[in-house]
Amino acid sequence: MRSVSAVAFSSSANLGPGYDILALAHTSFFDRVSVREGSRTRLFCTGIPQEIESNTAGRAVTAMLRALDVRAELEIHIEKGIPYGLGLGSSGASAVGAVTAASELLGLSLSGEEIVRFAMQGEVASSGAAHPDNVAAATFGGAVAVLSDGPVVRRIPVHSAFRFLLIVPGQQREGKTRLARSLVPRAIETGKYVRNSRRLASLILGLSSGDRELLREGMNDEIVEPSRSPLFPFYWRIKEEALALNAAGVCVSGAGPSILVIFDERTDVSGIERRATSILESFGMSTRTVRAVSAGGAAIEEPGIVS
Ligand SMILES: Nc1ncnc2c1ncn2[C@@H]1O[C@H](COP(=O)(O)OP(=O)(O)O)[C@@H](O)[C@H]1O
Ligand SMILES: N[C@@H](CCOP(=O)(O)O)C(=O)O
Repeated sequence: MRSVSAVAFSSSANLGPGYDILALAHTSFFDRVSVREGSRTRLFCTGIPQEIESNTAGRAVTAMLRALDVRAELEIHIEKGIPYGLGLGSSGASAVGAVTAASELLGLSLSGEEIVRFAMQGEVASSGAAHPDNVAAATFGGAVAVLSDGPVVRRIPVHSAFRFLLIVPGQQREGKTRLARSLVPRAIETGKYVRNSRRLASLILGLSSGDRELLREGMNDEIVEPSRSPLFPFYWRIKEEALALNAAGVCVSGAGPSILVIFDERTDVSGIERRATSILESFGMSTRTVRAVSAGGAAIEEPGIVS
């Protein structure tokens, strides 16, 4: 029986002011999802929900089958390489891997934007909202902007000077993205809107041109990150110290608690790793730090034959 596997990488959404718009796929971690036809649709995975509708991969694939009126029963095997509940786009990556593999298995030839359209439905299982940013990055690779609900997705070139450091605290909280989204203000002052929009422009220009001053200014957000501060009280201190050690930019990774640091050759990366570890220790948390580069989009692995 034919089995198709796809890999999809971790990602950091928002990048500061780009809530539900921007995300960046990185090589820190990846999921592998294998799909084959079976007698009924079911999931094989550990640590995450196995019910189809409660799992982002199951939900995304059933949304795809329903929308395209495809009658197929699929067995979906998820190998979780991306730790979940940490702001690393883990829920989105499984959904993208599953839709990518199912599309290949069934010969559907979905475009990247179609994969995003179905994979984002999976996010309802993890956070209650079909936010498109992580799944867009995991599908297309690199940095992306989601430009409309269609969805319309475009890649943002990332200058070769930049690398990424993920600071991952040992703090997993069930349902954290759902909770974090409930803290986002429903209305904002015009002044904040203008300042955040300017930063968004700075960020995109800085990321693509290699202008670290634009990037540094652009990775600040005075709307979403502050509203979520109680969930990651260590963030502001780590950000301040990382910038003092010449990080090119620092932001919360997705809905946190992980932190994304963008660095270049002027940055004292080892110093940042040491300081972050010691700050998190003072909050009673262990830390993992991972250095990464921009990742490619979801990809099919060589098709395998399984009995
Ligand atoms: N395929 C999946 N991969 C990861 N988490 C999943 C998956 N399906 C459902 N979940 C649930 O989603 C939640 C993690 O998603 P979320 O809080 O958005 O964090 P993140 O996507 O940053 O890892 C957990 O409650 C987890 O059980
Ligand atoms: N834009 C979303 C991104 C959530 O990312 P995750 O990796 O934390 O699931 C948000 O900020 O809610």
